[in-house]
Amino acid sequence: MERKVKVAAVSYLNTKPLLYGFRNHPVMEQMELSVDYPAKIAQQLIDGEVDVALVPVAIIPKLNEHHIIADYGIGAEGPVASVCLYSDVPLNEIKRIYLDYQSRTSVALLKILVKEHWKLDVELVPTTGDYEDKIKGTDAGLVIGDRALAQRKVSPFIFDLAEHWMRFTSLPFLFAAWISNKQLPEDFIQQFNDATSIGIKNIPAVVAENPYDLYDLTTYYVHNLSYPITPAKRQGMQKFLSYIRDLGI
Ligand SMILES: C=C(O[C@@H]1C=C(C(=O)O)C=C[C@H]1O)C(=O)O
Repeated sequence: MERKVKVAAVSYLNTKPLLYGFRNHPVMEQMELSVDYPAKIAQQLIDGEVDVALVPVAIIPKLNEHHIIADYGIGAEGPVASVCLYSDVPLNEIKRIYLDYQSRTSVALLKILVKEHWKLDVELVPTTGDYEDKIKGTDAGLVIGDRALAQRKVSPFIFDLAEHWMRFTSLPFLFAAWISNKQLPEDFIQQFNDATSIGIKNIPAVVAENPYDLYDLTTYYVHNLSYPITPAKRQGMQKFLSYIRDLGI
């Protein structure tokens, strides 16, 4: 490509390992990088404002063309810790659930679990800005990312969506992947994949440069999140996308 490839990434702690290797990497000469929350960068990729983004996989059906260009994304093979339903009361006492405006995948995942797995009769309420202070009594909230790690200190009941997806389907889950909305040159893709893999192989270095008090980041990066896009995660993603289709989400 003549111009630089526009790349957008998630601005949360979960993405630090995927971005670590871009600093000083030769691929940076061919691209420019911006960060924002997942729903925002999803819209940028749909609107063609960027060429590649670490987007929620739930928006794949909204893209005319999509290519997963890297072997790493944001996934989990058990509890993910940062995508949870937070509540003051047990699951069957919840009356209303506030949905995170920053999310696309987790909102769809919550809808699937509510309907097919937990079989709850609840009101689902979209949000547009801060809503965490509304999580009280029988009003629960889905929260993702760094705000979800903080909410772990607040809410007595925490239902981890990746853990419940695994109980429901016996498959791991893929939240987000590096997806392009057009064909990109093979040499760019190879260099990009190399850059995004470096932090995954150097987690102690990533942790060292991101001091954080509310949750142990080594646990988060090593035991909660799972970055390689394995065949089982692709299978989980296909199952997830088929629920989205069948339920009309
Ligand atoms: C594990 C997470 O995965 C994410 C959840 C996303 C979503 O719900 O759309 C998108 C990207 C990831 O940031 C998280 O945000 O905590």
